[in-house]
This record gives sequence, structure tokens and C-alpha cells, in this order.
Amino acid sequence: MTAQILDGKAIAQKVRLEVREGVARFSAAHGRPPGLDVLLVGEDPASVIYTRNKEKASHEVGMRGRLHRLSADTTEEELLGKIAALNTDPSVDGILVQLPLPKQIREARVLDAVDPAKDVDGFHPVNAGLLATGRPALVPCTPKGSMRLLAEAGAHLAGARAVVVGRSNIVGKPMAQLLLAAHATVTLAHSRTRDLGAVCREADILVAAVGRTRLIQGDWIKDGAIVIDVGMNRDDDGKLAGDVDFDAARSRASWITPVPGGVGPMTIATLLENTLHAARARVGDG
Ligand SMILES: NC(=O)C1=CN([C@@H]2O[C@H](COP(=O)(O)OP(=O)(O)OC[C@H]3O[C@@H](n4cnc5c(N)ncnc54)[C@H](OP(=O)(O)O)[C@@H]3O)[C@@H](O)[C@H]2O)C=CC1
Ligand SMILES: Nc1nc(=O)c2c([nH]1)NC[C@@H]1CN(c3ccc(C(=O)N[C@@H](CCC(=O)O)C(=O)O)cc3)C=[N+]21
Ligand SMILES: [Mg+2]
Repeated sequence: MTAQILDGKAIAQKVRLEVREGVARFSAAHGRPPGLDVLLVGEDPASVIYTRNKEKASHEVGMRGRLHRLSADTTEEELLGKIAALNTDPSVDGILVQLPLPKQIREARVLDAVDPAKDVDGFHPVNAGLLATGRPALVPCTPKGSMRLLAEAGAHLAGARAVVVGRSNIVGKPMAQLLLAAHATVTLAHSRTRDLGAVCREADILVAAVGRTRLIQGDWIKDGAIVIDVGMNRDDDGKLAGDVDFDAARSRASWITPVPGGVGPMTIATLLENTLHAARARVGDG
């Protein structure tokens, strides 16, 4: 079998068009566009590019988008003050604090400070708890975008065996929750998992969210499996690579996401979707 490519770039474009229509309706009804505020602390080059892309993407769908750049030596109190101001500003619907944060700032204190109603990343413990109890409010963008990719591939999730490799709070864990809510039988694997290859070979749906180039080998892929590669790794030659050995996996899977052009673009499109959802919910319209 040669897998079909799950084209995240094209599907993200479709999502953006959907969001753009919703934004136009929201703006007409409420006299203001949905607003997204992104906070970036420090100068990490990749984070600078990502946050600029998020700002640009928000403008392209007609939102008010603002990137706040804070110096690398910003204190925790200063950042918490910024968040408090955005929490009370009625023109702000979505707040995203770009991770990772510099080491003088405790991540948990920052994530806990964002108003859960404006938490478009879905990282606040209230939103994580709602997801875990089957009452999703704002759902993390990368897993939610990955679920959209599975839907576009026509995946039958009920009763399927899904394996998620990686258990971070921002990708692996919420991905497992979403697959479980869709009635898959879910295994959450991680660095202590014994015989990861054997676990992966059971997967009808395989999601890799580790951060290690080609960790997932071709002969770990079950025939006909759908493979979602969340990993974003810089190769020695500077090229982006996923966690899956793409060429080898492609000859066994039914569908596979490329890196780049798979999950990454979906993350940004879903952020816009979440911002529109947050805006609607805040005005009592969704
Ligand atoms: N495309 C996109 O939109 C996004 C891509 N990413 C990318 O996804 C990847 C994962 O990100 P994130 O979740 O933040 O990463 P983390 O570093 O927070 O988590 C990595 C997870 O992988 C597990 N792991 C590490 N080594 C192995 C191994 N050898 N075998 C099995 N499991 C292992 C870890 O296990 P343990 O818990 O035991 O330590 C951990 O659970 C990264 O490449 C990141 O760049 C992230 C966010 C968005
Ligand atoms: N609070 C917070 N929320 C996040 O959602 C968040 C974060 N912090 N910190 C960093 C990670 C990473 N992340 C990506 C988003 C888009 C691409 C993306 O668009 N990737 C493109 C290509 C990128 C390139 O070429 O460099 C692709 O895969 O095709 C990648 C990675 C969001 N993250
Ligand atoms: Mg992490």
C-alpha cells in the first residue's frame, strides 16, 4: 500500500475560510472583530517566527490580532500583570502565551493566570479538566487540528486501536482524551514504554508527538494505519523532519501527514477557530 498524503496545508486553508466567514458574521453582529493577543517573552528565533505567523494569520481572517513582545528578562510578576490586563480588556477574546518561557518564569503560574474563557490554547487546568470529563470548552489546538485531519481522512475511530506516543499536557494527553471521547481504544505511550515497536504495530491510528527524528520506524506501522506525525525536529542539515520515518511508513500506511505541511498548519488554523469560539461564547452566542 502507498499511503495517501493528509495535506494539512490544504485542510488548514479550508478551516481558515470557514473561520473567516464566522469572523465576518461576528463582526457584523457585534460591531467589533474577535481579538487575539499573543504574548512572547524573549527572542527565541523559532518562537519569534511562530508568533508573527499567528498574528498574521489572525489578520488574514479579519480578526484583531496583536503580538506583545516582552524582553527576555521580564519577571513573572510583570508577565502576570500583562495577563491580568488582557483578562479584563473586553476587546480581548483570546490570550496565548508562547511556550517555552524563560527559566525565571514558572510556567504553571502563568498558565493558571489566563482567564479560562480566553484560554485559546486550552492549557488552563480548568479547560484540561473539562476535556477530561467530557465537557470540552477550549481544546488544545494541535490535538484538535489532528482530529480534524483524521476526520478529513474518513477515519473510523469508534472501536479503533489508537496509540499516542508522547504524554505532554499540550499534545499527547489531550490527543488521547479526544480519541477516547471519539470511542477509540487508546494507549498512551512514553519514554518508559517497554517495546514501543510492538505497541505501535497494534495501532490503527498512530499519533507521534515526541520530538525525535525518525523514532517511529517503518516496520512499526500496521498495514493500512493512519499516521499523524506531530513531531517537528530540525535535521542536521537544517531541514524539518517529523518523528516518523516517512518514506518507510508511507509504503504501509493508508494515510500519513507530511512534515512540514501536516499538523503544523492545522495548529495555527485551529487557534483561529478557538479564538472565534471564545469570542462567541463570551458574548453569549455560542
Ligand atoms: N506541529 C505542531 O503544531 C506542534 C509540534 N510540536 C512538536 O511535537 C513534538 C512533541 O512536543 P511536546 O509534546 O511539547 O514535547 P515534550 O518534550 O513535552 O514531550 C515529549 C514526550 O515524548 C516522550 N518521549 C521522549 N522520548 C521518547 C522515546 N524515546 N520513546 C517514547 N516516548 C518518548 C516523553 O516521554 P516522558 O513523558 O516519559 O518524558 C514525553 O511524553 C516536538 O517535536 C514538538 O516540536 C509541539 C507542539 C505543536
Ligand atoms: N502557547 C503555545 N501554543 C502553541 O501552540 C505552541 C507554543 N506555545 N509553542 C511552540 C509550539 C509549536 N507550535 C507550532 C505551530 C505551528 C507550526 C507550523 O506551522 N509548522 C509548519 C512549518 C514551520 C516551519 O517551516 O518552520 C509545518 O509544519 O508545516 C509548528 C509548530 C505551536 N506551539
Ligand atoms: Mg513541551
